[in-house]
Parts: sequence; structure tokens; C-alpha cells
Amino acid sequence: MGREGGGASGRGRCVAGPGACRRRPPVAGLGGLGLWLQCLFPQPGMADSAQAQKLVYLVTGGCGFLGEHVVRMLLQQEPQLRELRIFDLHLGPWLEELKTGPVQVTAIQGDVTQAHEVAAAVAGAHVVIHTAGLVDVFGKTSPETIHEVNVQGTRNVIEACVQTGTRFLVYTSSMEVVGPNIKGQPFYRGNENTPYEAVHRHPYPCSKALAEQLVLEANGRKVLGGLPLVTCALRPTGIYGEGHQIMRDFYHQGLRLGGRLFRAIPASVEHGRVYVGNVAWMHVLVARELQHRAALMGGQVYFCYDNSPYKSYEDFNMEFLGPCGLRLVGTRPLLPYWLLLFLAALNVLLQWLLRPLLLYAPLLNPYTLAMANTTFTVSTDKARRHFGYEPLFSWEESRTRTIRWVQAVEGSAQ
Ligand SMILES: NC(=O)c1ccc[n+]([C@@H]2O[C@H](COP(=O)([O-])OP(=O)(O)OC[C@H]3O[C@@H](n4cnc5c(N)ncnc54)[C@H](O)[C@@H]3O)[C@@H](O)[C@H]2O)c1
Ligand SMILES: CC(C)[C@@H](O)CC[C@@H](C)[C@H]1CC[C@H]2[C@@H]3[C@H](O)C=C4C[C@@H](O)CC[C@]4(C)[C@H]3CC[C@]12C
Repeated sequence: MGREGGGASGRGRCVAGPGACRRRPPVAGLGGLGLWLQCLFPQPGMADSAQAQKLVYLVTGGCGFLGEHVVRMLLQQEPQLRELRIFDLHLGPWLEELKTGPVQVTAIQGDVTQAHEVAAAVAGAHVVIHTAGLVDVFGKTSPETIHEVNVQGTRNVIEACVQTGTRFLVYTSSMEVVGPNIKGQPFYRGNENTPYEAVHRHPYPCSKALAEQLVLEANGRKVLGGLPLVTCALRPTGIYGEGHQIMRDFYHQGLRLGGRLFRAIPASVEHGRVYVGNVAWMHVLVARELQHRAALMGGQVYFCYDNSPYKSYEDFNMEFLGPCGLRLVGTRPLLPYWLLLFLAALNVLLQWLLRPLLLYAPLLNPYTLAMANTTFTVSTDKARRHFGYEPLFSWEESRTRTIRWVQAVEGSAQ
């Protein structure tokens, strides 16, 4: 890891709706001239429609928060897409609306922990985008289950690629592979090469780190047919946007508290956040460019980033919850840290006591408190340099879209 190299062109503009026309964006920076040049020198994937639509993509976890955005972005932005397979434990009803477009959309209900189900879904795919996983830092599932899904599930995806001849694999990793670590050391405006002691104890970050390692180590393995597997991993920081369940939980919490949220984290603690649409765009772009730049991008990791501002977790959420009528009380934490620690530990005890009766999984526990209290922000341009990534959505667009979603979903339009 750590190879560096040049970037590639590749900008796009996202249009709404799954059936929207897909067009190859003009060559970056050339505007109208770029369109004229494309007529003379068509870019890869600019062949006529018969040749253009030739690739089969598989998205695991395609019905999740990020997965749905990746699915819709592929349908809008990938001109070479012939078939899009969506593999998930829980298929969403919205998939039906996607089947009216020019791309064949195949919904597959399956479990990544079942190797035969994964192999059947992967067989014949050119590209796999593996987002499926258990994102649990609230004690909802056992450490064993988290490991089974996130690690063994990823192992099954890798082996399916090798056994069936799929050559390109993009893995959705996480910032947590790096940190915050168990020592609570800050990671301030770091990049993919910043030294940091990535030591974890919690099952979720441990599982993501193991899975990422499996994916990167699989780069170069010979797949069926004798060609090499090309893999890479994307590390989003805290993703926000349409469909973010935790944002919805904070909003409901504020409504229950009379339109108020109470500051628990110092405003000085910065937490990196990235808009889901930009994360989806990075997945689409990296999957495309991985096919042309295997030597540079194979085995690499890339943080997901955009122009979302650096703020504390709570202050950042208020960018969206404020316009929906909530107020964050306190310019500094209202409770002392030791009391928050006590309440977090009490939540763990209650979760254990109540488990035979019900699932009690509040936002506050020792791990989430430590995470929220530890600065973790990234500042990098590796994705731009390696495959021409630029955020598709500005901060203003990301903020507006998220606010509209909270208002629409919660009926809080003012
Ligand atoms: N949400 C974030 O802030 C964030 C940040 C960084 C990385 N990530 C990573 O992005 C990926 C998607 O996260 P998300 O926030 O969209 O979570 P999510 O829970 O909304 O989506 C995960 C999807 O995976 C599916 N899934 C779970 N177990 C499965 C199994 N055994 N077989 C098949 N499908 C299964 C779920 O049904 C769900 O649709 C995860 O790998 C996560 O680690 C998320
Ligand atoms: C109750 C308060 C202390 C409140 O401020 C707690 C916030 C807490 C729920 C979140 C703070 C940081 C979040 C995590 C971070 O954004 C990155 C993540 C990595 C990703 O792979 C999965 C989600 C998460 C773990 C995310 C979860 C919520 C927080 C812990």
C-alpha cells in the first residue's frame, strides 16, 4: 500500500430518477470542446449502445442505506451497465420501480454468510461492489454474528470471484479500520498514509479491519480463466444523507425532548462526515476505473471524502435537524464526562438485563461515547489523483437534500 500515481478524467452530474438518461459526462475541464473531442476520440465506454451496455455488476447489500444509493447511481451514471444484480438479505419494495429502465435489474434475496448463495449471485458478474455488512456499534447483535457477516461474508465474496472468474471487486470498508483507536488518540486531517496506531477491541471495527485485509490480500489472485483479481477498498467516514437511520433516531429523540437536544460532546471535537451520494459516486467511479488502472489502483485503500465541513458530530447533525425545528442546548457539554461514562455503562448493564425480554440499544454506550469524543477527520486527494474523483454533490446540495429528506420522512416540513 502507499503506491501513488497519476489520476484520470471522469466527472459526472447526477440526475434524479432511476430511468433517467445516462450520459457520459464531458471530459473534465474541457466543457463544450470536450463534447466535440468525444465525437472524434470516444472515451472507453463511449462505444455504440450495443457494445456500451455489456457489463454485469453485482451490489451486495444493495438495499441498505449506502447500497440503495450505489444502485441508483450505477443506473444513472454507468453507461456500460447491461445487468445490475442486487443481492441482499432483505429486498426492498422500491426495487420494482427500477425494472422499467433499459438495464436488466435482478433482485436476489440471499445471505453473504452462505457461500453457495454468494457464488450463484457472483457467477457471470464482471464487477462486484460489496457493501453488505452488519453496522452495529450498539450491541444489537453478537460479536460472533458481526464477524460471521462482515468477515466470513467477505471471504465468501472473494472466493466466489475467484471460483467464477469475476475480476473486479470493490469493498466498502470504513474509517474505523483506522480509528479512533482504543487509546482515544485523535486522527486530525489525516490521509491514507498517515501513521496511526490502529488498535481495536470492539467487534465492528475489528471485523471491518479483518475484512479489508482479506480484500487487499486477494488482489492479484488468479481467478477462473487465469487472469488476476483486482481489488480495492473504500473507507467512508460517517456517512449522512437520505436514509440515514441514526439521523432519524436523533430527530425522534429531539421531538421527544420538546424540540431540544442536549450537548454531550465538546464542539471542539471534529468528526469527519461524507454525503451518501458522494460515497455512492466514488464507488461507481472506482469500479469503472479499476478496470483500466489495475496496476495503480489494485490493492489500494481510499478514504471517501467531500466538502462537508469539519464539525463535532452533534453540531454537524444540527445542520439538518436545526432547519427541521430542533435546538441544541448548551455551548458546552451539560453533563460532566464522568457522568456520561456512568450513564453509558448503565446502558450496557440495562441492555444485558433486559436482553431476555427486549432489545434495548440506546445511542449512548461506552464505545459510541468514546468515538464521539475523539477527533477523527481526513484530508486527502488520493482518490482524485488515482481515478479522477471529485464530489458529485457540493456541501450545499448535500445539506439541502438531507434536510428535505428529514422533513419529508418525518412530515416536519415547515
Ligand atoms: N453508515 C456509515 O456511516 C458507514 C460508514 C463507513 C462504512 N460503512 C459501511 O458501508 C456498508 C453499508 O453500510 P450502511 O450504513 O448502508 O448499512 P445498512 O445496514 O443500511 O446496509 C447494510 C445492508 O447489508 C445487508 N445485509 C446485512 N447482513 C447481510 C447478509 N448476511 N447477507 C446479505 N446482506 C446482508 C442489509 O440487509 C442491508 O441492506 C457497510 O459495510 C458499512 O460497514 C458505513
Ligand atoms: C449519545 C451521544 C454521546 C452521541 O453524540 C453519540 C453519537 C454516536 C451515536 C455516533 C458518534 C460517531 C458515530 C460513528 C461514526 O460516524 C462512524 C461510524 C463508522 C461506520 O462504519 C459505521 C457508523 C459509525 C460507527 C458511527 C455510528 C454512530 C456514532 C458512534
